[in-house]
Amino acid sequence: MAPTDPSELARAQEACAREPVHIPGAVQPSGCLVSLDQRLRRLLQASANLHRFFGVTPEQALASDPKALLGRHLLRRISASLPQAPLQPVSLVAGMRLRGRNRRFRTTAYRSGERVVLEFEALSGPDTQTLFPAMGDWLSHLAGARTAGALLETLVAAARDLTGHERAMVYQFDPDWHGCVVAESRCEHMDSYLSHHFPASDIPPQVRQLYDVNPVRSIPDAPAAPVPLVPTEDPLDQHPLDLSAGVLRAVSPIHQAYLHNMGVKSALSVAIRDDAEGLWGLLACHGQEARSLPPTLRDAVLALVQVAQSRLMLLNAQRNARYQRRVRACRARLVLERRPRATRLSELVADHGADWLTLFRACGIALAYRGQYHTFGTAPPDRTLAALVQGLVRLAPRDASWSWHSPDDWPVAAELPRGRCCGLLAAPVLVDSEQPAFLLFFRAENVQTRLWAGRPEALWGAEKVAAPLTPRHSFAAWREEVRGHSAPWRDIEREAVLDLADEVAVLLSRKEIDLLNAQLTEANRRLKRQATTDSLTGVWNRYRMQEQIELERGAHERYGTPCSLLLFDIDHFKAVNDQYGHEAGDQVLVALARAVVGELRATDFLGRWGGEEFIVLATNSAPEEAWTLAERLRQCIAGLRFPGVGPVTISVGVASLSRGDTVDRLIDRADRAMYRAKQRGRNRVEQAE
Ligand SMILES: Nc1nc2c(ncn2[C@@H]2O[C@H](COP(=O)(O)OP(=O)(O)OP(=O)(O)O)[C@@H](O)[C@H]2O)c(=O)[nH]1
Repeated sequence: MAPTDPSELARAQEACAREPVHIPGAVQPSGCLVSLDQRLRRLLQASANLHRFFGVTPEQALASDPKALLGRHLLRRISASLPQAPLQPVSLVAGMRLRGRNRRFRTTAYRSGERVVLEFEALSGPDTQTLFPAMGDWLSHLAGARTAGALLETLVAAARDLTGHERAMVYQFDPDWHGCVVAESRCEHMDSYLSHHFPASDIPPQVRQLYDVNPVRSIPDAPAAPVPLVPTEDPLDQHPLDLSAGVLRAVSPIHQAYLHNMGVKSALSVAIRDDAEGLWGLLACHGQEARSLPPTLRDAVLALVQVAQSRLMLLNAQRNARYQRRVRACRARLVLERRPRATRLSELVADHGADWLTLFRACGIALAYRGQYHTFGTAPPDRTLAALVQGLVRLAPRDASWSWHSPDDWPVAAELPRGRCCGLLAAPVLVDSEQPAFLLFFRAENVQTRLWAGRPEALWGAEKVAAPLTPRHSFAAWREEVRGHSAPWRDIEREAVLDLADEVAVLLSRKEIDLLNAQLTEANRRLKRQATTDSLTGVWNRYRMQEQIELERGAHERYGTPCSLLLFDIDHFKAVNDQYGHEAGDQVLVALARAVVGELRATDFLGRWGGEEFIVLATNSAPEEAWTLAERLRQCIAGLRFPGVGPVTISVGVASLSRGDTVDRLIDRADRAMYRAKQRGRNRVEQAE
């Protein structure tokens, strides 16, 4: 029975993840191994197959001086070139004379704990005269690949060509460490794994970590029995020997069974790395027969992968640069096309929504600002958006974007309409710390049919969990419908949304500032009007009138422009107030001012000088013209009937500017003329002397 109980399955997976693959206590038979103390003075362990390579048994070797087995010269070279850091291998070619024959070995040396480990592989293999030209061709093909797809196709073809394996494939890891086969080259008679997914448990974490230490894993003969170390444990400290950095590490039983179930007898895997992200994927070559893989060939495949991975990163960087250009263009359009004063958020989202949807491969947008939700495309209803924003305020960082590609990952998303808005990318719009705003992008559900290379739940085949290290048997394709996920958000999209949100924040701030400015301008206008206008009659106040008289005096001084001033006062106004009340008196003042304004030219100005006293500033008016105007005004007022009060008269004093005049002197002359008019019976005009 396969373990269908999730907890059993988890236990089994955990046990597999703990398998100590780095300390197998054995090597593959394709080479031999010895371990020495740090000073290379004593041999401590040797692989049981030592005799096949060096013509001495492990027991004989361990009982003798290392110099006798390895030679003084090699030991000196190892001592000189070995890095101090642990698990950093160095490769040397060692020539030795054994049983009267010259033998050449690839020696891989590294420090492992307190020990120095030396691994030996016989140097034979491809004629470099054929290998190098083939390599040259493949390298130039790789360097010329224009797309990631073409590059990986070339890599698998090159790997198969050089190694002779029946299948070469590249798997790319997804964020959950499941591997998806993205490129494959195979013999016709082999089933294709292209687009198949291999569950993450096929390459457990401790195996993935080994690729950080050593990017190449070569298994020339998977079914071959491992060769134990003699003695099994270190004789001095009883520690198992960590073989992570070497090339001969024995294949773990679970991996042997796995390869067997897959019909693979020889394998070569090379890590494909991303500078920023670490392990990106693997190149995996599989052979149906055991196949010796000479070190030179292994090096050649590693070189191909290294060139391919650099090219892959370059192509990715170019793709990212193209995306960033699109983001910049989008931001520029936002800035250029938006006249800040006309910015309404609903318009903003409507105008740019289509652009943004394409940029983020999204189905909907919402701009959440001050409790309002401006949406475009397929976005959730306001109620859901409000809950979402509340959750974001509590949980999301204020200086980074926030995303998920499945609502199951986040409880706040529980209300999201599945299917339609499955993925969310949210960025804070930093305008107002009191009222958080967000720019939200939604992605629709991406229903995928995944082809698994074997059903992932049945990882452990037909075995009981009591034997959890047994690998799965099934590599037959199994279809899984993956629901409840959107396409994942790329890192560059997560960054781009922050840039866009910044631009929106600038626009919103500008809008806020414009609003404040408009309010400020209006307030200023009101203040200015209050500062220059008489609040009762609406005509100029004394301050404004004084200012204007001063201006006219200046013009008169400079150009000799004539200017006259009419100062008038309502006759017996006290009696009006007393008889009809102050309120009625006010209405007389208002009506009188309106009547006077109606009689004036556009170049004449009326101002209230104080109480029931007014001034008319008659610009461009010589004394006679001013007199005429004054008389007309007097008659006009005298002819009026003020509601509830009846007729009212005014007494007017007229004075004209003369050279060297001051404002005070001019007004004083007008005042005295008006006083004379009062004295001479009121309701009359007097000209100043
Ligand atoms: N209703 C009202 N009355 C005002 C206002 N400003 C001044 N007055 C009144 O105007 C009157 C002016 O009175 P007086 O200076 O004695 O002069 P008068 O009664 O007009 O007499 P003559 O100027 O000599 O013709 C006072 O009763 C003031 O209270 C105002 O804004 N509204």
